[in-house]
Amino acid sequence: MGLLIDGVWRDAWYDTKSSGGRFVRKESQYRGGLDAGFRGEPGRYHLYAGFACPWAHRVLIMRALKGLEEMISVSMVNAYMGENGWTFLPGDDVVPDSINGADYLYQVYTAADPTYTGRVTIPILWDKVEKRILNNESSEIIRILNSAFDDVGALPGDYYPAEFRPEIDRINARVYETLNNGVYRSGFATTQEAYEEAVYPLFDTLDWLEEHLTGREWLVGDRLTEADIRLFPTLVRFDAIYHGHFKCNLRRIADYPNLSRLVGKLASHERVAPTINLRHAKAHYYGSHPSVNPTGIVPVGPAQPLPGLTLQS
Ligand SMILES: N[C@@H](CCC(=O)N[C@@H](CS)C(=O)NCC(=O)O)C(=O)O
Repeated sequence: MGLLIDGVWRDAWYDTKSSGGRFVRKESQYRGGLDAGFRGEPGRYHLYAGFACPWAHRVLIMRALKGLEEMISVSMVNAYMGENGWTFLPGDDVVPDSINGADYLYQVYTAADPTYTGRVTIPILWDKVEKRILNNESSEIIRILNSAFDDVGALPGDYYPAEFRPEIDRINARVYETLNNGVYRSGFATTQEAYEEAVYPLFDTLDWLEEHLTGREWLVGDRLTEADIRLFPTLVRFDAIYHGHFKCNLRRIADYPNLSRLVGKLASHERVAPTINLRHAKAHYYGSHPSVNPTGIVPVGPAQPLPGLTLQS
């Protein structure tokens, strides 16, 4: 794990010293493709993703729901993220980089900008024509996929419908801060205070969502929206990974009937199911964070998977 400085890779763990033990996520730097006039072109864009990453997962889900697999090609990183960061070295579930021929993800960033300074993250939406990164912020990539390919054959379905935007935005804001990012703020904290600052609000949000889902099928309106798509990757990893590895252990998702039901609905959705690979995700988290899990041992549980999942999911 590391970052690029003026285009040169440096192996370094997150700095939490300067923030009182708190993990502070950096802003993504490439933010194109959101302007109203932007139109997707089949075959022009390539997605760099991986099964472990919850941010990449939401993009894989949107790509699948919109039926964009043929229009947007994909590369999938190796589960192990070590001193070279994400790689395409041979391993389970790896799909090599057919576009830039990179062995290491940082080479994709330097192909776009030889002097790039910053974190080297997935997901990335790469523009094959201009040979640059269009966008590397998952919350924006899913918006692009939701509508920009509608005129060129994407499956119908608007997961960010105008009438529900205020409600979706409201739920997304809390879910992002306390849950999607909250699991990282809990797990990467290096002081007790920073950990507790993250973990209690995280469970307040799970309690709130459980209550919110009483008598409802989906988070917003009566249909699947972006709010569910952004919540799901965190929920589906929770009991197998965040509960143990990131010390989010007040309760499990299995203890929340409504949240479990939501996981089950999406996990058994025919387009979503192939985007889930918990075996791969467990290998990544437990194996790639030596300061959190120095032995790299991957725990075998949970014995009882969430609805819609199998132990091999
Ligand atoms: N804000 C970004 C975050 C992406 C992100 O942090 N991805 C992780 C994988 S789960 C990563 O690549 N981390 C490598 C690093 O931080 O160096 C997004 O939502 O797309």
